[in-house]
Amino acid sequence: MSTSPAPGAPRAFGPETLIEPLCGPLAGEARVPGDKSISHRAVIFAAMAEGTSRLTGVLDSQDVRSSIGAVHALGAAPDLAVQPDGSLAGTVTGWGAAGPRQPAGPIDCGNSGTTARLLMGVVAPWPVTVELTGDESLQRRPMRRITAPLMKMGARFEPAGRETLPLTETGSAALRAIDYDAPMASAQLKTAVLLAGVFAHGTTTLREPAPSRNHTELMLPEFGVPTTAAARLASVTGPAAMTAADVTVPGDPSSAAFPVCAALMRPGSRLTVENVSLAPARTGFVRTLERMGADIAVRHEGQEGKEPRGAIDVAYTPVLRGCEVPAQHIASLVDEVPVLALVAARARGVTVFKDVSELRVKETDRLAAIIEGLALLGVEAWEDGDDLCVEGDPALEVPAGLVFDSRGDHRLAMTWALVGLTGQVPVTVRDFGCVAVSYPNFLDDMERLAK
Ligand SMILES: O=C(O)C1=C[C@@H](OP(=O)(O)O)[C@@H](O)[C@H](O)C1
Ligand SMILES: C=C(OP(=O)(O)O)C(=O)O
Repeated sequence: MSTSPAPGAPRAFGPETLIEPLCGPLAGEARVPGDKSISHRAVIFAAMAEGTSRLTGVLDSQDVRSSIGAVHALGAAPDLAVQPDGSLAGTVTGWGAAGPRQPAGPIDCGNSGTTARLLMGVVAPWPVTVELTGDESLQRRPMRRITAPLMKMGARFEPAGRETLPLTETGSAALRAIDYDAPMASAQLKTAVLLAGVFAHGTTTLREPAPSRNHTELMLPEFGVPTTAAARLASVTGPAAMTAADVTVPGDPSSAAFPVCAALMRPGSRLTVENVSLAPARTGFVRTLERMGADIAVRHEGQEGKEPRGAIDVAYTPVLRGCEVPAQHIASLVDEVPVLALVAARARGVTVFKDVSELRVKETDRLAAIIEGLALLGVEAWEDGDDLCVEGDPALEVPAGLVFDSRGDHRLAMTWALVGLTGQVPVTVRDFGCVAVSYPNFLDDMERLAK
């Protein structure tokens, strides 16, 4: 693989990191790194395609490097280099009609659920046997949601009955198309089934209980695969040929949520986050903050491929009010629930996130972790069935000397860091280095925005 070795030399962090208050309010223009979901798809779709794709703005993070390493092991030729702005750009030459090669050993997906689950769909239509594994966190995450539909299509997984990684998948050149009702709104599940469906015989259709992110439906046609997409339905007809495409990745709204929420909480702040994906299936956090009374607005500025792109303007808002986030909207903000819960902790009244059961099976049990972290702050938060309730306190004072445990989860590490960055006293975050999974330069970027 010709991918430049180290991500733009991000800061190294020890077991405990002291996060000091920012030296002033957040102001000016911010840029966040490339979207993680779109980066994974760009790399993986390019690897599946015939010919050489050109990719720019790709996120350079541990998770995306897991996808790059995986497609290389499967026979694609990625040639991506770190750019002056810290992104990855270059080419990926795919295996195309020849299919992936038999890898020499197990493929380690690291901490990345998206890598592992999308790869299962990639491998399914080809006569190869691939062992997929990951770090301790990924080995705890449920995989049956992916293996069940792929087995219906004709792929095999061993050991039989095992629901977690490591798993060995054997694909089938005679994959069957399926019509599938997904039990949960998951773009990883939807994408795995659609990617298998590209090479299955017939029309593969997936229905979901609520709309999940639709980057796959938007990007597959760019790679020459006609895709039907509606609010809760997507389908592809195979076998289809995938051909190389050029992809420019816009900024990641899930990373943007951190400076946005920091600006809301830090008095005097006024900030614009430029060039982020404004896909409606990703910007549920903006709509939720609007409903809480936040001074926030989005500006649409065009498209990157089929992805809507633009800016988010936000200013410090002294009084926020709690709200109810309906279950149907959770998929559109699923990775932002931790940081939204922190904002809710300062709002007047109770905020209820309906049916957030999916949070229990992310990098850690984020539901339990949010409640544990808010309790340190003296904020009452509790589970009510699968709902998360947070009783806000607009007069919240952060006690000195708090130590938050990230549990090795990048979204939690950044959420608890905001307590220190936007407050009056430092906080300690354990295992802060896991931010490298999605946003390696998070702390430097936040410090740069403080004026
Ligand atoms: O498809 C994707 O790129 C992702 C989908 C979501 O997971 P689920 O599909 O499990 O909801 C999200 O939490 C994850 O960060 C990325
Ligand atoms: C859940 C996440 O990613 P993944 O499922 O790819 O590990 C995330 O980035 O918050």
